[in-house]
Amino acid sequence: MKYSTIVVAAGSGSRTGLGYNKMFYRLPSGRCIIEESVRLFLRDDDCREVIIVCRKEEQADFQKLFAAKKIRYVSGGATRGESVYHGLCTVTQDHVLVHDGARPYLDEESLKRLLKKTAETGACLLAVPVKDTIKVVENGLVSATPKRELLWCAQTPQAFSSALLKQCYEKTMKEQAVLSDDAAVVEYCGHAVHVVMGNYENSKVTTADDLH
Ligand SMILES: Nc1ccn([C@@H]2O[C@H](COP(=O)(O)OP(=O)(O)OP(=O)(O)O)[C@@H](O)[C@H]2O)c(=O)n1
Ligand SMILES: C[C@](O)(CO)[C@H](O)COP(=O)(O)O
Repeated sequence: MKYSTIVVAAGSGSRTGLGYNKMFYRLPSGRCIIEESVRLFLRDDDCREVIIVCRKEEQADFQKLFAAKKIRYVSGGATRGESVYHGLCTVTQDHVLVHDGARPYLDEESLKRLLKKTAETGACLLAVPVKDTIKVVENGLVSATPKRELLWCAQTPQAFSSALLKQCYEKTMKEQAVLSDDAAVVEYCGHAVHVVMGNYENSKVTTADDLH
């Protein structure tokens, strides 16, 4: 299956406290977070294009990191969802993967499982089962303890038929629905989204703790 990948990198990384976009943070490998996050997509010939969605003023800094011809740059929006949509408006392939630039530790086996399921279903995401007991808390009081067996942590990449994801984004934007991932956009529109086992190491770099 040929596909496009959108890598969203237009945030500011404010919760890391770095004072600059965490995409440029250097990992022990000596490479920046964004370089690691796009690594598998650059290697996979079925990935026909990597669309890095970034802030206009940072585009030149991203360009300094990459020589690959299949990378294109698109300007980001005010929210993650807007940034994804900007990328979606430019995809050339029938299937699209959306990946957080802030997830540098995606592994090849998870990606292979995701691609297989995408070809079969047209809508799926990587996720891992929750390990802790989760409490719903309202005004400092526990209002529910959901069955842990039903709870999974959503990761990226999340993969879809490109036309389906674009159409769902257009509906949710029109209805001003606030949704935190791409799967939720498709779920909101009443479509089935399949879950593929991810890897606990594919976590998102969000706060200063995650940098270590
Ligand atoms: N307007 C935005 C906001 C976020 N993102 C991207 O979405 C991913 C997940 O977002 P998050 O981890 O929250 O990153 P930031 O928004 O950069 O972090 P913070 O909220 O701490 O500022 C990141 O790769 C980020 O660059 C984006 O492309 N456009
Ligand atoms: C898409 C995501 O990474 C799935 O876990 C997550 O929802 C992004 O959330 P953020 O608040 O934009 O970091």
